[in-house]
Amino acid sequence: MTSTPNGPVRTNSQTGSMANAGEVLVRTKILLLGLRRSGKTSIQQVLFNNLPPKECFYLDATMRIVKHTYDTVIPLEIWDCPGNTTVESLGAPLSQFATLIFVIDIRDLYNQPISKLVEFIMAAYHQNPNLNLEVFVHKAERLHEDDKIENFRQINERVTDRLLDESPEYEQLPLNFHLTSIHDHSLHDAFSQVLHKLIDSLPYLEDLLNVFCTNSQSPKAFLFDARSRLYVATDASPVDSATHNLCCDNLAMLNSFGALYKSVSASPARHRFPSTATPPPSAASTTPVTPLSMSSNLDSEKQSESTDSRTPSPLSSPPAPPVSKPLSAPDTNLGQARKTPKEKFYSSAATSLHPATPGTTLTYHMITPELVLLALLPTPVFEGKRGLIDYNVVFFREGVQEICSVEKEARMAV
Ligand SMILES: Nc1nc2c(ncn2[C@@H]2O[C@H](COP(=O)(O)OP(=O)(O)OP(=O)(O)O)[C@@H](O)[C@H]2O)c(=O)[nH]1
Repeated sequence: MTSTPNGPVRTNSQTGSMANAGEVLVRTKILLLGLRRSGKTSIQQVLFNNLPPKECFYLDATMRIVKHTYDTVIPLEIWDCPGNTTVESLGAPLSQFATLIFVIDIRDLYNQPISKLVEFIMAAYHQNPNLNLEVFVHKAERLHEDDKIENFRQINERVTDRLLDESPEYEQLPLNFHLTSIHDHSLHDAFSQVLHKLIDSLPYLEDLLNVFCTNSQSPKAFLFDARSRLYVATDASPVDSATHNLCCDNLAMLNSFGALYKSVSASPARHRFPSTATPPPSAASTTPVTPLSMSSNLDSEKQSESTDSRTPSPLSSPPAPPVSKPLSAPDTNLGQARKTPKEKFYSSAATSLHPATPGTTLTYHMITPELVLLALLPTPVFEGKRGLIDYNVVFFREGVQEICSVEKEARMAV
């Protein structure tokens, strides 16, 4: 798929499903393949249906192709295929797909799965050279570290050798291997990387995160899809797995217990301000984002009305949140989108990670109903410059919302 200043252009790898009456939402398709019991359905269910990993044990065998839809920054359609699916029995040309994920059980005998994978890679080479080819070497947690690395290396080597045996032209195909397991964070990390290749607006989201980090003194920030806990973008600093895992766990905790931490200000009576009045000066200060507190909740009716004339155009240049004014005079009324009575309220939370001075705080801000911003902040910055942080979140939110609406618009066909 290519991008234009007006957003993504549809290609073969996307097909439509009915959205509103007369409208078709164009979805990006992902093909999930692998032998029987390799773990395909478990991957789909754990990521997109919140199934606890332990319950995957009871999943039925997949007898026919099941198409799952999922909406995040881009709308996805994931095809969970039975173990005996072949290029011929797939029932759709590979040109329809953006990504092929092939799942191999790390403890299986490799001959059969590798033959099948090679068969699909060769077909993809002819039908859709742009197809992203991803191999999940799955159930990795079952092996000790050394065996895990050795088996991973062997699979990688054998696939490459088999492809070279078929024809040297297959050497140039970019194959990506990931070690995954539903029982740790490796699956989320791997699938996030798969997702990044499908998001055309990724550079704009990354720019917004870079600007947020610079202006908020944040060493690391992620834009997560809240439900699946896949990160759709992060800033330019490298991702270290400890920080990623911490953010994933924090998000899981907030997803599970968030509703328990509603503050007083979440009561419906305090959701709206009189139509002509500005928010009362105390409005923001009544919703302190204290460790493990949730401030405000979601007013879904107002969701679509949250952008205003100040909305920057993120597709041309990312917004640059002003720094000097909030730094010198934090204005807490700017935070949490309390600008006009039309706007909705957004959840936010913060967790102190290690209380020793200077300490680090992990903040959570809802950006759209699907997306949340998780950012690490030095605790003195979080405590001393709340106005600045809130102000920067507002600009970040507006940028992301505009990108999402452009994506959505581009994918709607009448
Ligand atoms: N240890 C371990 N077991 C897993 C993992 N992922 C899946 N499993 C188990 O593997 C078994 C098969 O999982 P499924 O998701 O049904 O596999 P599938 O590929 O969809 O199988 P078919 O529907 O028959 O094609 C289940 O018992 C899962 O609990 C993993 O990461 N680690």
